Order: sequence, then structure tokens, then C-alpha cells
Amino acid sequence: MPHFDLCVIGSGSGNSLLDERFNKYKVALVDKGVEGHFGGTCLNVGCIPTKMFVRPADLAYAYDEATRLGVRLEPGQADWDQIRDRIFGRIDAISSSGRDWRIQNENITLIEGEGRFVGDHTLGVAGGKLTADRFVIAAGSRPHLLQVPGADEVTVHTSDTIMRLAKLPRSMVIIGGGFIAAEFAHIFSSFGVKVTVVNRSAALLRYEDWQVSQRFTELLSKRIPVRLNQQLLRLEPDEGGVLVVTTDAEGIEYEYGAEVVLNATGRIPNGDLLNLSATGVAMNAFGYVEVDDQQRTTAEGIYALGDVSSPWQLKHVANHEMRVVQHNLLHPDDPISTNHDAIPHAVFTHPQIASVGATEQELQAQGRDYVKSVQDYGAVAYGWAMEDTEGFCKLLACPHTGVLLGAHLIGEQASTLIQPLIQAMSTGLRAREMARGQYWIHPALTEVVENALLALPLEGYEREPDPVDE
Ligand SMILES: Cc1cc2nc3c(=O)[nH]c(=O)nc-3n(C[C@H](O)[C@H](O)[C@H](O)COP(=O)(O)OP(=O)(O)OC[C@H]3O[C@@H](n4cnc5c(N)ncnc54)[C@H](O)[C@@H]3O)c2cc1C
Ligand SMILES: NC(=O)c1ccc[n+]([C@@H]2O[C@H](COP(=O)([O-])OP(=O)(O)OC[C@H]3O[C@@H](n4cnc5c(N)ncnc54)[C@H](O)[C@@H]3O)[C@@H](O)[C@H]2O)c1
Repeated sequence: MPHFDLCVIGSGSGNSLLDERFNKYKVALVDKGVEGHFGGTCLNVGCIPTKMFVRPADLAYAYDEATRLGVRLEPGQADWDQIRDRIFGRIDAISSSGRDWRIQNENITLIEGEGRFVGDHTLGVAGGKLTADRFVIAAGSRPHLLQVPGADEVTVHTSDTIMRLAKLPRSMVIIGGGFIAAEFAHIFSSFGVKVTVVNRSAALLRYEDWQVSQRFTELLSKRIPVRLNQQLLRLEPDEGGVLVVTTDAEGIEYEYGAEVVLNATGRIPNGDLLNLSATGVAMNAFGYVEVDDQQRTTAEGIYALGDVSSPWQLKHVANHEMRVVQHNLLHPDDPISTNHDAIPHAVFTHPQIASVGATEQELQAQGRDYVKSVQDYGAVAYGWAMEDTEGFCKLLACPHTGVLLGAHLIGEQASTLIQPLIQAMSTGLRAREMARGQYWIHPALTEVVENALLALPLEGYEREPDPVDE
């Protein structure tokens, strides 16, 4: 049985861990692949391809905005084959050169297969077994599969398969109302597909701040049919596609037919498939591998990181945890801890959404003192240029200290505009010092952030009058 200094399970963030500082270690990298590809979710079926589809979708959808601003463009025609092949032509090449590089590394043995613990520090994989002094479990998560009658009898796509469709369908039902549903609803409807979103709860993106969730639900509902409060009953084959059958709270049944169905009902951490108890690694009640602030599991010498142990299920969180594990493996006598404060996220739909810190409903549930401000994009000069009627920046702060508690944006470039607010929350910079301690470029869209900061009704500060002539 081969023995290694270190075994890493998963070629996503786990693969990034193995830089040249690990050259002195004998390493096994075990990976079962995502849809047959090396390199994990983000590269192959996650962040990167989705955003590469969002960009052409934004351009196709810009036709609407251009018309509103007096520019006559032709309605967008998406060349699906060209877009898909351009995106995966680039991504698949990165994945396969990453795999080739690992095969060439003298100190690393790439073992392609599904690993499962069979004993203490012992992994069964590819028909054999290996042992290692240390393990890093970076096994990620997988799409939650629908457990309703008929789900096995029809083709149900997930984010793993939907981006490689052979042709653009005429119609699509998306089941779910979270990140993946929001992003693909924008992508496919911009490309001319008749999309219907069918969601179980009463609002889309319901974990966002309530005002953002409400605004997004309203905006997407103006664009495409959005059906809320729908309990999924069954799936049936239908002429040329699939019939999605649901029921509402009154028990009335509804049928939604489409050429293609996309299941976007969440992701499940992969720890349950690893037989972790064989090596003494515990999972929590939500199915995540239990880790402490140094990313150590309950078993000596075994670390976990990313989606398998992290409820945020975000790539920048997986990367941060990877760097902590990397340091702690290399410097066991001087370990560092993860910092899970002020974790931001963005949803790359239309309009974009970005958020950091607490939502208003969370602050209310915690019974915390807070003040808020909500500034419309349309109230600043760049927002006038855009004739924007949709976007806003909402800030929540401690009324006594001015420390920011949460920031939530919906609108153009929200994922970029939020960065100074993330920095303020990470460094403890207070709202008034942030607003008045630096220049804000005029008339950039960032003025919406400046104005939201100044509009917070903080103790000890008078509200500045709104500028009348800038
Ligand atoms: C459609 C989509 C869009 C996303 N967009 C964003 C975004 O815009 N921004 C963002 O921050 N996050 C986004 N995410 C989330 C992000 O992709 C994940 O949080 C991140 O990739 C998790 O990285 P990881 O290293 O934990 O796991 P992964 O990258 O999933 O790597 C896990 C690897 O382990 C392998 N594996 C699993 N079990 C075993 C086993 N038993 N034996 C051997 N190998 C195994 C898998 O095959 C896989 O290669 C998106 C996710 C999806 C699905
Ligand atoms: N931009 C990003 O950062 C990004 C993009 C995509 C995915 N991700 C990550 O991937 C994770 C998974 O995304 P997701 O959208 O699948 O999950 P999610 O948890 O965001 O949303 C799941 C949705 O499915 C609904 N749902 C669950 N079961 C259902 C059922 N039986 N019938 C109808 N609706 C049902 C839920 O109400 C919810 O709206 C996200 O949590 C996120 O961390 C991130």
C-alpha cells in the first residue's frame, strides 16, 4: 500500500494548495473529476463559465436599455454554438493543461477516481488503497437532485450540464429561486429562450436583504413568468420536452411545459460520500465536515476546506480557507485561523446583486440597534446618464459608532461598487470617515455609495443637505 506525506482529495481549491513549497512532500492528489474534467467546480461548471455566459447575455439584453436611451440596436441574436464553443474551448484547455502539469510533477501522484475512507488515514481509490500522514478534504459539493416522482424518467439538467447543451432550446423551466436560478434565468432569457422560473418560496433570492429580494423578484417577474409558492409534485415526459407539475398552498395544480428543465435547488456537500467515520472525521447536522478555526477536522492531521465544510459555498471563501490550510500544513508550530467576518457575495444576474454583512431582517431578529439608508442609483449623476430606475445601495450601521453592519446593492456593477464597503467592514472604517475621508470621483457611479454613507442618520452627525448643483 503506497504511503504519502500528504493526500489531497479534490482538484478544485485543493489543487491550488499544492505550490512549489510542497515540492519536498510526497503527495497524492485524488480526484474523480467534474463531468469528466480536472480542476473542480469553479473552473469547469461554476463561477468561470457562468460569468463567461453572463457577459454575452448582458450584451444581448443591453438592446432594451439602448432603445430606452435613444440608440437603435437590432434585438440580440445569440449564436449559442459559437458562445458555448468559445467558452469551453478556453476552459477545457485550461483544465487539461492543469491535469498535464500535475502528471508531470515528480513529487505528486495524480490518482483519478472516487476516494472513500476505508480505515484510519487510509483511503480506498481506483481499486487500491493508500495511506497518508495528513489529508486535506477539498471534495466540494454537488447539485441537489429532485426527489419527486418522474424525476428519473425525464432529462433534468443541473448547472453541471446546462451550459453544454447541443442547441439552444426554445423554452426552459428553471426550478428554484437562488443564485443559480437567478443567473441562468438572465442568461437564457437574454439569449431568446422562453424561461419560466418556478420557486417554492414567496420570493426569489430570499436570503438577500428583504428589499433586494423584493426588488429582484419584481424586476425578473416583469421580464419572464416567475411562479412563486409552488410545491413541486412530479415531472412527466411531454411532447418535445418535460412537464413540471406543481401545486400551490390551496392544492391547485399547475403544469409548466418546456423543452428543457433546469434543476437549481441547491448544492449538497460531498462529505456523505467519503465514509468519513472510518477515519474519525465528524460531520455536522447540515452535512458539512466539522472544522475548527484552523480548518482542522475532528481527526488528527486531517483538514477540510471549501464547499465540503463551508456553508458559504463560495469560491473566494474556499480560496481563503485553502491559504489557511496551506500555511498550517507548512507551519504546524505557528498556525493561523480563518477569518469568516464580512464575507461578501455577488449574484451575476440582471441587475447584479452584491451583499456583505447582515441583512435588515437578520439585525431585527438579533434585536440590534441599527440605522439604515437607501440611495437610488437614479439619484446620482451617473444614474441619470443611465436613466436608471432599478438600482439602489442600502446600508445598515450602528447608530452610536457608525460602524457598518451590512451593505446591499442591486444594480449595474453592484459586484464592483461594493468593494470599498467590504474594505470598510473588514478594517472597521466608520461610515462618516469613509464618506468624508477620501475623494469620490465625480460623476462616477460610486457616488451612490458616498451618498448612502452620508445619508445614514448617525448619532452626533447632522445630515448634509442634498447637493443641488454638481
Ligand atoms: C453554477 C455555479 C456558479 C457559481 N458561481 C460562483 C461565483 O460566481 N462566485 C463564487 O464565489 N462561487 C460560485 N460558485 C461556487 C463555487 O464554484 C464553489 O464554492 C467552489 O468551486 C468550491 O470549491 P471547492 O474546492 O470546495 O470544491 P470543488 O471545486 O467542487 O472541488 C471538489 C473536487 O473534489 C472532487 N471529489 C469530490 N468527491 C471526491 C471523492 N470522493 N474522491 C475524489 N474526488 C472527489 C470533485 O470531483 C471536484 O473535482 C458557483 C457554483 C456553481 C455550481
Ligand atoms: N454568484 C455566485 O457566487 C454563485 C452563483 C451560483 C452558485 N453559487 C453557489 O452555489 C450554491 C448553490 O446555488 P443554488 O442556486 O442551487 O442554491 P440556493 O441555495 O441559492 O437556492 C436554492 C433554491 O431552490 C429552492 N428550492 C429548494 N428545493 C426546492 C424544491 N423542491 N422545489 C422548488 N424550489 C426548491 C430554494 O427555495 C432556493 O430558492 C449557492 O448557495 C452559492 O453558494 C454562487
